[in-house]
Amino acid sequence: MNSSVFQLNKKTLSKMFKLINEIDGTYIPFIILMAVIKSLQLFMNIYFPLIVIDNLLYNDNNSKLVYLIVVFLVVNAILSVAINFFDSKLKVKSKDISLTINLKLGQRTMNMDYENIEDPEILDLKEKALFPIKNQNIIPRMIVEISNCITSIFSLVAIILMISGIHFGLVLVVITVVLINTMISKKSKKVEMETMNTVIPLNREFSYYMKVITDFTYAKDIRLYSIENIIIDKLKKYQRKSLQAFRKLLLKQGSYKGILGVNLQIQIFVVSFILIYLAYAKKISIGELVVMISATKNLSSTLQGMIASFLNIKIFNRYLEPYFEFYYLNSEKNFQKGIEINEIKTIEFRNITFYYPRSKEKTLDNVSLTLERGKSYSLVGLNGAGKTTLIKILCKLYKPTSGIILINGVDLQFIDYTSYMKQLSCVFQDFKLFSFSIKDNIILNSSYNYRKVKEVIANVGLSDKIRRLKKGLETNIYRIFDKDGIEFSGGEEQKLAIARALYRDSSVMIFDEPTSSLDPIMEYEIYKKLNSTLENNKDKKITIFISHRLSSCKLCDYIYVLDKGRIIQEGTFKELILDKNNMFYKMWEKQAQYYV
Ligand SMILES: Nc1ncnc2c1ncn2[C@@H]1O[C@H](COP(=O)(O)OP(=O)(O)OP(=O)(O)O)[C@@H](O)[C@H]1O
Repeated sequence: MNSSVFQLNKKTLSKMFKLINEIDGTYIPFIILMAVIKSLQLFMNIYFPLIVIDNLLYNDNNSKLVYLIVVFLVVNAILSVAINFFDSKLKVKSKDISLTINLKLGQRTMNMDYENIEDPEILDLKEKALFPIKNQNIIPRMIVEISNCITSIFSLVAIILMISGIHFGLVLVVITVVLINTMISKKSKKVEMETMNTVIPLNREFSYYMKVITDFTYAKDIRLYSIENIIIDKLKKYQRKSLQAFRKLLLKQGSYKGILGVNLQIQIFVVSFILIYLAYAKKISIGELVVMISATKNLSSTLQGMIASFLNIKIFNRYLEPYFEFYYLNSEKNFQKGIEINEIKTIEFRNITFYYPRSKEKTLDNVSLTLERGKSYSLVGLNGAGKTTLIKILCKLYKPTSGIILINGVDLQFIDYTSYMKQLSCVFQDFKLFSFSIKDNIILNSSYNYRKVKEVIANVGLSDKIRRLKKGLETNIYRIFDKDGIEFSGGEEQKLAIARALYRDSSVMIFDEPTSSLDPIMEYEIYKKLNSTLENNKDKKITIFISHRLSSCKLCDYIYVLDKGRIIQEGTFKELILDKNNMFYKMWEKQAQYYV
C-alpha cells in the first residue's frame, strides 16, 4: 500500500455526497445542525466554570451567580435533549442511507447491459465494489466519519476562538503535537492497511470455503467425496496465516501507541507551564487557568478526532472508488425509450454479424432471416453454431456488431425497450426460478389470473404435483426461507419455467432447449401440450424452438439450420429431409440411429 491511499479522490467524495443527498436531502443539513448544537454545548461547558470560579474568587457580589447557574443548567438540558433527538433521527437516517446504497448496487447490477455481466473485467470490478460494502461495512462507517468530521470542524472553531482570546501560543503548541501524532498515526494506519491487503485475498478464500461448508447445495458432493477434512484444513491454514499477520500488526501498533502517549504528556507539560507562568504573572485569572487546561485538552482531542475522521474518510473513499466506477458504468443504451409496440407481427434479421466482446471470432456471420406471425420456427445446428446467440440478440441482451433487426419493419433500436420486452416470452437452457411462491414464479410482473395460472400448470403437466402440496400454489420454491418450501426436480423446474413463459402470453414465444432435463415420455407430452396450446393462439404468435432433439422440428412450420454462425439451410421439415447431402438430413439420420 503506498501513500496515495491518503490522497483524497475528490470526485469519489463528491459522488458520495451526491448519492447521500439523492437518498435523503435532509441528512447533511441535519448533521450540520447537530454539529452547531454540539459545539454550542461544548463551548458552554468549557466556558461556564470560568465565570463561576472568577465570580467566586474576584467578585464580592455573587447575587447573579445563582441566576447564571440556573440559566446554564436549563440551556444545557435543552441542548442535551436536542442532541439526543437529532442523534436518534440521524442514526435511523444513516441506516436507511447505507441500506439504500447497498440496494442501489443491486439495482445497478440488474439493470446493466448484459454484455457487461459476462465481461470478466466488469465481473472483477463488481467483486471489488461489493467487497468493502459486504465485508468491511464501509458505507455506514463512512457516513459516521463524515458526520464526526463535520461536528469536529464546528467544535474546533468554537474552542480555537476561545483559547486564542487568552493566548494563541497554546493553540500552536496543541496543533504542533497533534500534527506530529497524526504523522505517527498515519504510519500506523499504513501498516494496518498493508496487513489488510495481505488478509483480503485470504479472506476471499475463507469466505469461499465458509460458503461451501454452510451452503446446502454443496452438501451432497461433500458427503459423497468425503472432503470435510480437506476444507477444514484449508480454513485452518487461513486462520493460521491471518493470526500471524494480525500478531505482527498489533506489535507494531503497540509501539506507535507508546510514542503517541509520550507526545501527549509533553503537550500537557508545555501547556501547563505556559498557563502557570501566565497566572503567576497575573496575565490570566485562576478561572482562566483552570478552564484553559480543559480547553486545550478538548482542542487536542477534537483536532485529533477530526484528523482521524478525515484520514478514515480518505481511506474509505479509496475503497469506494470501485463502487462508483461500477455504479456509473455507462450501460443504459439498451433501456432506451422509443416507439411503443403492443404486438410483433414480423421479425427480420438483416445481415446480422456478431462478435462477443473481446472475442476475435465471429459468432454470427451475416445472418438474414425473417419470422412471421402465425408460424412456428425451429433453429437447429451443432453445438456452438450460434443459435442461442441469435436469440440473445433478439432479446437485446447483446447488440449486433453489424446489421439490423427490424420489428414490424422498424429498426429495433428505435423501439421502446419495455414495451418490446413485454412481447417476448423466453425459456433459456439456464433459466432461473426464484425463492418466491409457485404462483409468484409463474406470474412474475404480470397481473394475477387464477384460471390462467391453473391452465398453464395443466399444460405443462404439473397440476397433480401442485395439488398434493399443503400450500398449493402458495408453496415457496426452495427451502431457503421456508421449511415447507419445495425442491422441484430438474425436469419439474423446467416445466415451471415453461408455464411461466406460457402465462406471459407474449407475441413471441422462444423455447431454447426447453425439454433438455425431461425424460423422453415427458418431453413428448410437453411438446404435444405446448403445440396444442400454441396452436390455439397460433395466428397471434411467432414461436421459435431451439432443440437438439430434431423430432421437435416436425412440429414447426419452418426450419433454419445454422452452422458456424451462418444459415446454411432453410425450409420445411419435408423439404429439408429430402436433401440427403446436407446437414439437416445427416443430423436427423444420426439421431434416428441413436434412438433405434
Ligand atoms: N459470453 C460469451 N463470450 C464469448 N463467447 C461466447 C459467449 N457465449 C457463447 N460464446 C461462443 O459463441 C459460440 C456460439 O454459442 P451459442 O451458445 O450461441 O451456440 P448454440 O448454437 O446455442 O450451442 P448449443 O447447441 O451448444 O447450445 C460458441 O462458440 C460459444 O463458445
